[in-house]
Parts: sequence; C-alpha cells; structure tokens
Amino acid sequence: MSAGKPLRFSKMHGAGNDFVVLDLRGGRPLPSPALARALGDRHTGVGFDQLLTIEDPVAAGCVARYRILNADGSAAGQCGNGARCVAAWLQRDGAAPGGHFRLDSPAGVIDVQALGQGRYSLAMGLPKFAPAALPLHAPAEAVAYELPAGGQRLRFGAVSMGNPHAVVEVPDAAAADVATLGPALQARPEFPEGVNVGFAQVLASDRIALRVFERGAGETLACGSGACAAVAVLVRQGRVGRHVFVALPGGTLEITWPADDAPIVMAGPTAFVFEGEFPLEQVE
Ligand SMILES: N[C@@H](CCC[C@H](N)C(=O)O)C(=O)O
Repeated sequence: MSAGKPLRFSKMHGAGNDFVVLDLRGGRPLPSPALARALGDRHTGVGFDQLLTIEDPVAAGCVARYRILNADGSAAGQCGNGARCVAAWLQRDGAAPGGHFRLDSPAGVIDVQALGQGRYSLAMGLPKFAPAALPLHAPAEAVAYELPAGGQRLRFGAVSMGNPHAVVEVPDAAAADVATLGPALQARPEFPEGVNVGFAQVLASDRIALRVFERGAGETLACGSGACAAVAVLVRQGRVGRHVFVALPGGTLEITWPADDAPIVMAGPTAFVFEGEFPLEQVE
C-alpha cells in the first residue's frame, strides 16, 4: 500500500456481521496486520468484524480469490457471511456474470448461487470432525468433548468448516454468558490456534438460536461458518434435522446439510452500506 493515495473500500454486512472489502486484483499488496487493525478500529478507523480482500484467482474456474483478516489483524481460513458479501461485490462489479459462479477461498473452492434480492446460497464444503482438522488436542474424535472453562465444565462439539468451531448447546441462547465462556474456551491450550465458540439453543428440529464469540473479533451479530458448524454438530448429536433456520442476533441463515458426504449449504442476505476512502498516512 503506497502512502499518499487513499485506500478505496466498500463497507458491507451479511446479517449484521460487518466487513470492509478491498479490491486487490491486479497484484495489489495485502494490507499489513497494522493497517487492518487501524481500518478496523470503530472509533478512529472504519470498523469491521472482518477485512475481506478480493484478489486474482489461483484455483481454476473461479472468478476471484478472497482472503480474510479478523479485526485484530489475525488471518482466518473461512468466513461464510464474508463469502456471500464477496459474491455480491463481484456481481455488482460485473466480474461474476450469471447466477452461478465459483470463488477461490482459503478453505477451497466455493460454489455460489445468486438467489436474487441480495441473497446468495454457497456450498461451504464438508464439515471436518477430526480433532486434528481444527486443531483440537483430544485423545480421540468424539461427538462431544468436555473442558473446564469459566469456572464450569463445558460440554461442546467441535468441527472445522475451514476454520475451527466449538459448539455448546445451551437452554437459552439469549441468557448464555457468551462474554465469559466464549473467551475462556477460546483460550484453552487444547485449541492451539484458538476457536470460534457458538452457543446454540435448539428451538425445534428445524430451528435454532445461535450466538457466536468469534476468534479475533469477539461476539458478532452473525457468523456464517458458525451457523454451518452448529448445524453439523447438532445433526451429528441427533439434536436437529438436516435443514435448519439459524436465528442469530443480526438475522437468520438457512443451513442445509443434505448428507454426511455432501457439502453444507448456507443461504443468507448481503448488504452494501457505503463506499469510502481511508487515508493511509494514518498508518504509515
Ligand atoms: N464471521 C465469519 C467467521 C470469521 C473468521 C473467524 N473469526 C475465525 O477467526 O475463524 C463467518 O461468517 O463465518
């Protein structure tokens, strides 16, 4: 990034999970973690949960590649709400004509289907339950694990959606002590790369309420990969069916996992908020 020339960005959100989107196609350099943190500051910068960079694709057959930085400057392997926003951004840009296209993500190729009115459906890949996939230090794969966190023993399921998730079933998501238990489980040494912690309340076999304490961003209004992870874990525990509406504080996502050997499909909204320019002198 060169000083003197302001950085153009788009501000977007997907179900309240908010993003700054940068167009780095043509080989423009990635922002440093320091620049990401400066942009992400909600008082002195623009503010976001995740920074999304749109780049030239590496994988064949994709219209673009995206990468993800959390608000604290750390890199992430997947972002479901962000992937929908990248899809919407590319369609508006004209780079993804037609309703069906592919994105090159850090976790692999994602199939996108535009549903109209800013909604997109994405095939988010297979959930990976092997502890090494997160990674989680556990003696063996299990449908549920238990660890001490926040002064209690927390029972959770664990899965990778390209990024690591722990899912705790709670009787009342609104009353869950997300601010205490989220960081406590996230910081356990058994998760050497940290973990996104979801608190899921089963409302019916096709409906759950979910709050997610994200790695690198704290509690967000929605987490797309977290919604996929919650459904994957709860299906495996026999708690829900394979088509589930996930109500998050910022909106509802529709998650379908047709079969164990099929990718999880996530459908949900996107929104453009504003376009802007950030003066790089603030950072460099
Ligand atoms: N909000 C995202 C997930 C973003 C990455 C996550 N915080 C991590 O570090 O793995 C989503 O919608 O999936």
